[in-house]
Amino acid sequence: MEIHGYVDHIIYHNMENAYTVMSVAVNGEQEVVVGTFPGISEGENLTLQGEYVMHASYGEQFKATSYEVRPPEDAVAMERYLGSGAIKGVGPKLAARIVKTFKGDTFRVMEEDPTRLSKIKGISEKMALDICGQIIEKRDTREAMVFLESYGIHSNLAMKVYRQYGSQVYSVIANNPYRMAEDISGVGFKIADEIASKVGISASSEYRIQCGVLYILNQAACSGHTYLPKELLLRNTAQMLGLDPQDVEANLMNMAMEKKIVIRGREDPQVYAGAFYRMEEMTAGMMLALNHNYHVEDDQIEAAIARLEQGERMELDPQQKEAVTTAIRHGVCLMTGGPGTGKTTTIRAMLNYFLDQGLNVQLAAPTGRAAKRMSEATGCQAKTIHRLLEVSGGAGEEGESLGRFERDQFHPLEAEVIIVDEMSMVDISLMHALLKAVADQTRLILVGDINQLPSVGPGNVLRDLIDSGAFPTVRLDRIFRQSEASDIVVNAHRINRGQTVILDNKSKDFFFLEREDADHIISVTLQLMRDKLPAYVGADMFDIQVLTPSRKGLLGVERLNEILQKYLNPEGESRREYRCGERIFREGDKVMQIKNNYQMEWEVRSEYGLVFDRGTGVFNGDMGRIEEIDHFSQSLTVRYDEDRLVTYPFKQLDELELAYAITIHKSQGSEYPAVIIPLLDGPRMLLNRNLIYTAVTRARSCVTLVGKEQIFRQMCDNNTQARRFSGLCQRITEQVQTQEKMNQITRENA
Ligand SMILES: Nc1ncnc2c1ncn2[C@@H]1O[C@H](COP(=O)(O)OP(=O)(O)OP(=O)(O)O)[C@@H](O)[C@H]1O
Repeated sequence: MEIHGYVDHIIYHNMENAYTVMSVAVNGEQEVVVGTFPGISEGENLTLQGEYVMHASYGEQFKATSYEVRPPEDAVAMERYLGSGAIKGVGPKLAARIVKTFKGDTFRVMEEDPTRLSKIKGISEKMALDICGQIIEKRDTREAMVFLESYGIHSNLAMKVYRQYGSQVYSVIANNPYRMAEDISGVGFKIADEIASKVGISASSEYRIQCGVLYILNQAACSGHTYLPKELLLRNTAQMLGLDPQDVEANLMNMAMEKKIVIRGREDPQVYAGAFYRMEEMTAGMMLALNHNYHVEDDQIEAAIARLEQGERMELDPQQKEAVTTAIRHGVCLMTGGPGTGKTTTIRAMLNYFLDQGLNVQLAAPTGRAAKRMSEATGCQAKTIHRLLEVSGGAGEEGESLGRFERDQFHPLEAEVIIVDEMSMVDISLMHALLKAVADQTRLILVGDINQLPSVGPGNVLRDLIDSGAFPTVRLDRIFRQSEASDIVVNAHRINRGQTVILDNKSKDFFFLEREDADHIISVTLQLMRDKLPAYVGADMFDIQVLTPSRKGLLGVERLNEILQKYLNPEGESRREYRCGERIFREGDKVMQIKNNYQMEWEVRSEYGLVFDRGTGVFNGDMGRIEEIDHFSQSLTVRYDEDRLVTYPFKQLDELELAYAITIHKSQGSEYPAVIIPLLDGPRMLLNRNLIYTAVTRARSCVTLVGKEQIFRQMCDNNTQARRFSGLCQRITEQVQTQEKMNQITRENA
């Protein structure tokens, strides 16, 4: 059916997909209309096709399937549209004067006759031209938006596309929509390809193939690879495009010539997206350049270690001494070890040595939580790597999705020693950015556990650095914390070594509760969170963390969070809430920021509400609780660690997620007083030793596994780690060999 009316007010508008809920005046009655309305403004005059439906919570509403916008016809609608803020410089009063003067002819005059418009009191000629320009621009934009919408490109993205190409948008879509995938973040191969097929571009067009190759490389990067073996790349691309691998291969040379990709090696060629290759090359070069030797006498080191041991009131183990010595004598020192093997103690010893020497030492870790732990353990301030590099927002170079850093080769860090913990989480982009800011002669000490999951981002930096054999490396493998009878540590090492973990529940900190199905697992989880664990570990219910292998499924993050929210932070009169599409955010909810946002402002207030610290930057993985939801200002405030308050406009809530449960991947680098790990079924590739090891080692005081023992056993036995295609180790080896050849030539010529 068809109805006519004008938009009285917009109740909800999703900027990403243009889904809108609005109140429309139809024959003097207010009707709730829902549907997809890109760039809609209040006061607009609509003809809507669709049907009335009954919504369980909101009652009757008109669900629009299509619509047409016409200039507002009646005076009220015109006034409302012009005064809604849609036209800059025109407020409600001016809108009323304009409509009163031109009546039904208002829009024609505004588009075609700025001179007449300027006759109105309060409108200069310049302003009249500006208003006229805006009306035309709005019309053109809307036409472009409707055009893009017809190809499935929605509101925000459509705006980006239109801003990039302006009136060229029609020819880009018609001739090479794949250009958009290169020019505009947010348009990927899939969108471009769908459009291309609608406009009838040939399936074997070179644009399509090249875009497909970059897409597959990009997908590979999302799975952690910096390159793909050529055969695999050809196979995957050909399969996706429905073409022959030879058709794809024919394009690779051109792409390499245009520097879009880099192909390395003859026998089993590696194909990189250009940016990742350059990052690996430079990382290898910069690491090797830092790898100096420093001459310090043995007795000097021994004396220093004796002093450190006195300070720590313990004797350092031979491996720990070796680590300290290595850090003193070399520009680069790598140290790896599992939980409780004395990494932090050794970091402290190194730190104290360098501080005693009067050197400027900086401590850093990849996440806020890891940095906080490092600060607590050392008594010295540790920063996130982003903060250390003084992230300033804006776009990074070479496709780095890191933001821009103030610290780089032109403005390096002033530190003489930099110690980075939790290195397993650092990906190639961050490592590259860090190294650029490390001055020559600065010592770099990198610490981590190579048995943790590798970084979420591409690369396998810590492992590659160690595997290259080019840098002094110390492995700590004596477990100290065992003496404190921590089964978490003992079992983590057993898991790592492939030994059987005893699940007899005689432990004080490692429990297993057998449950066969998802609903029982969830009800036990709830009981543990609400009744048992908080008192047992002396923590707040909201600090107990559920760590689950996957996002989807019966025990995936999404379902778990929905259920845990319902029971742990239920609906209530005292708690305001905001519905955002399918999701509900409620005051008191535990939430997590899911992307790096360098511009987001935070502030810390005193108990009287005075702001005494402020800054910018909220990072992927930061966790907090919703403090306040304010419907009037359409925003929600989250209290993060260190009492940082961050206010999110409702339209920015795609950066937040409920965090009662998070994936094990997301938990890297964090520690919680107690963790609950639900284990049911899942794909074999995902359920491996690495994953369960990482989950177990996140707990400080208590681990509870809930689910099928068989799955736990399978995970411990499954040592097949998904292979990461990362070439850093090879790049280092190549550069070492080249250097050796050069040295040999120099020697021969001398
Ligand atoms: N040489 C040593 N002699 C005796 N105890 C030690 C020694 N080194 C470390 N410890 C003790 O072992 C425990 C674990 O050490 P530490 O916190 O340094 O390990 P870690 O590898 O950083 O552990 P995690 O990764 O779990 O934080 C601490 O209680 C620490 O005091």
